[in-house]
Amino acid sequence: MSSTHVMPAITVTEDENPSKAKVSVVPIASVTFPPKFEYKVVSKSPRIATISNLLTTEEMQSIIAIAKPRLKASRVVGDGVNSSARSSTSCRIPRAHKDVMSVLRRLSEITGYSIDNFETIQVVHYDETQEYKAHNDWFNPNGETYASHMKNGGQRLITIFCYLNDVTGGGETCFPKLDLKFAPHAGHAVLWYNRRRKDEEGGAGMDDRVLHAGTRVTGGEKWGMNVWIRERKYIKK
Ligand SMILES: O=C(O)CCC(=O)C(=O)O
Ligand SMILES: [Fe+2]
Repeated sequence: MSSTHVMPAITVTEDENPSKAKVSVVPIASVTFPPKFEYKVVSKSPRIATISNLLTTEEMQSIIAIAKPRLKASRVVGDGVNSSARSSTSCRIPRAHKDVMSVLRRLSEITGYSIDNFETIQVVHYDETQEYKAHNDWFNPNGETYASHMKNGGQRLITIFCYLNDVTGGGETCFPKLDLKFAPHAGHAVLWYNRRRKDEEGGAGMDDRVLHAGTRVTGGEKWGMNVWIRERKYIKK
């Protein structure tokens, strides 16, 4: 069940999204937000926010149901970003399903980026004791796959990590360089920018400060979903 919700006005700057330069994003009527949806800025530089009640229970159930049968087969599919440091399993899911699309449309409203710039959604699953060690989501310019990522969509500008269930123990998303930790709660998400704006300390560039980890799950299982927003249109392969 969704209802319309007043969104915070977000102004996207020219250096990060030329197509939306200096346009305040006004929500369109057809995009609805769950009751008690809330966007809260946690840090201005690096830009980090929490989003409460981004997903409905129905959407989370659908997304998990879509991902479950795909998890095993896609275990070996790496994204080129420190995949060896991950003991969890993951898979990509099609966006066509209405319960995936409704979440993506909200995120497009929130960030001002077209869904065309969204990478194929990745669902991750951790069993008890599994974790994802500290890493950056952005593509390393010295990495083997860098050129191909740049050809298709460019850098991962924004990460939105969504929690799809309540975890009994552990499984926080931790930012060791910032001394920040977010506990997983069903329906909530953490959003951060992977690239500094030119007016931030250090100047424009990929941001080392948003190094993060999915800490060890100590009780129950953890389901999550990565939404990565690219610089340019991402062509699904
Ligand atoms: O599990 C988490 O809390 C974070 C996962 C993550 O950083 C990733 O999948 O890239
Ligand atoms: Fe990550």
